[in-house]
Amino acid sequence: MKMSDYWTTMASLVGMLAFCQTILQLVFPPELRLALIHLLTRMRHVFSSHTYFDITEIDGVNTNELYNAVSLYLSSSVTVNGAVSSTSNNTRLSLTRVPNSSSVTFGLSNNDRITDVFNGVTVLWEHVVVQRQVQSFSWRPMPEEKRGFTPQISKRDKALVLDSYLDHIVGKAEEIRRRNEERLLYTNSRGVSLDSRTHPWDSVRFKHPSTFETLAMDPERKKRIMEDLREFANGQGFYQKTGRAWKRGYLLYGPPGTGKSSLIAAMANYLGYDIYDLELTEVQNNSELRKLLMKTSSKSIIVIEDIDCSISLTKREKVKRKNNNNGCYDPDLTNGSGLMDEPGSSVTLSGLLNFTDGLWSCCGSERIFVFTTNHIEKLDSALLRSGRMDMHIHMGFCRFQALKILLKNYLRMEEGEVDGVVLKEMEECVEEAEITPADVSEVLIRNRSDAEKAVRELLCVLKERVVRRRKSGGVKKKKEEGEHEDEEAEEEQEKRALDSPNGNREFFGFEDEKDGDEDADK
Ligand SMILES: Nc1ncnc2c1ncn2[C@@H]1O[C@H](COP(=O)(O)OP(=O)(O)OP(=O)(O)O)[C@@H](O)[C@H]1O
Ligand SMILES: [Mg+2]
Repeated sequence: MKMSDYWTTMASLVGMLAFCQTILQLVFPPELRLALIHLLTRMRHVFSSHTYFDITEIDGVNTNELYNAVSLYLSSSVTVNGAVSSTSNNTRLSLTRVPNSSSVTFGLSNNDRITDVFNGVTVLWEHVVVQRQVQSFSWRPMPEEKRGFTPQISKRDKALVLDSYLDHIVGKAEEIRRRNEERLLYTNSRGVSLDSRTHPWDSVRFKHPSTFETLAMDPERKKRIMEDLREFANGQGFYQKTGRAWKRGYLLYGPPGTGKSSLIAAMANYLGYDIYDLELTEVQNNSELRKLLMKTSSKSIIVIEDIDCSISLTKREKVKRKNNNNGCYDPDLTNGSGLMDEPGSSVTLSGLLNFTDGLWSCCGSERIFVFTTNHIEKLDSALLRSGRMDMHIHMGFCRFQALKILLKNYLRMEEGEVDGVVLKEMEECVEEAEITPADVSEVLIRNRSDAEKAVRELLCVLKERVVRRRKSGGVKKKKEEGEHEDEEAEEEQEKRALDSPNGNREFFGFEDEKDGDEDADK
């Protein structure tokens, strides 16, 4: 007998056995049916060129985590319109939505099949559901049906399943679970007990609608931030190999209303991370800060907004200088990193950096720190020094690209739908108008029922601002000339500190060609 004939015969035999199995399910009483199905399944497996695994929903009396993971994983193979990544388009899908989940999950219906391809190997998954035999007694009520997944894989690829496919499934399922769960926003408040049993963070559901799509920002910069985040989230191996703590720091700076908080929300939504909004003024000292940070979970963004408003974190040099001038500078107040902690201050910069940067930074992994400020020039150079915050992102006034995104968001108007002349005028004056995306949004929201009017009004506002700025530019210039010399010297020094080559930040791609004050990425 030829080899091909042998396999054809085997395939027909396996097919026949499968057919008998189906008939049995319809005709015989449950107990007998189960025994026969069991026997036929065994025979089928012996003759088949495939190997089968049973992943049952309940393992003894415990829930089998692997079953849930497979269920979630397979649901990701199914697209929203019901098409399946496999060949079978008539696969029936079950739809579920679990508590605390923000999305619907697709799954395989009873006794349906789906194929999945992993590293070039095809795996056929069957969701097997049979009636459970009646049990006389059980400590735990069992479901009436016995459910399980049976992956079918070619015998020669068996090692693949055992080596890496199952790990891949568990990892993916974990990711899907996190994405489906609603984000949480944590915040700290004063006087909460920090003993080991209680949780010092209060949480609420986080449902901020901001996404990278809705964020008005230059698309290239947006893309680079998204890539950076993705690389970070997938970078466990890299961080391990290079001996770095798995964390990343972003400093967002720019005037109010330019989208710093919106960017943080977009980051959280993009990665599926929770947010810890750390209110530093509520933290009494460094040890309390340490305890709070130790109680944050991984896959989270720890945010300190308006970091310049916390007096002890800004401009140590000024204090140092003043102390020196008064002849009462105390060298003991400097810490190992060369920073000086203000006497009597509660949380100090060194305390904070110890956690973001020092030994404590490796407690917990996959964490992103985001600091925001409206006044980068007020920040202590220790915070800006290279190696501290990995990426400096300038959120500036609205530019033409960002303006177009806002028009699309608020008025549903694509570029081609706006009057060409008006759009050109907008392009010419938007930068000089120095308007924040928040102000643009305001005008558009006000007129959102009438898109034409909204665009016209926005153009008027832009033009008015340009005229006002030109006028006030002259007055301001005169006023500035009369300002005290000391202040100018101080500003100059601050600028030098930020730009010094051995210095405080390195520019990477994000620097703006026009005014040189865009983002810096380390
Ligand atoms: N870049 C942007 N893209 C989209 N919307 C924006 C952007 N910037 C501001 N907005 C709109 O303006 C509002 C205020 O923005 P947001 O709170 O993010 O600014 P901010 O920079 O954090 O301000 P602040 O410095 O006062 O905290 C947001 O609710 C959003 O609707
Ligand atoms: Mg903000």
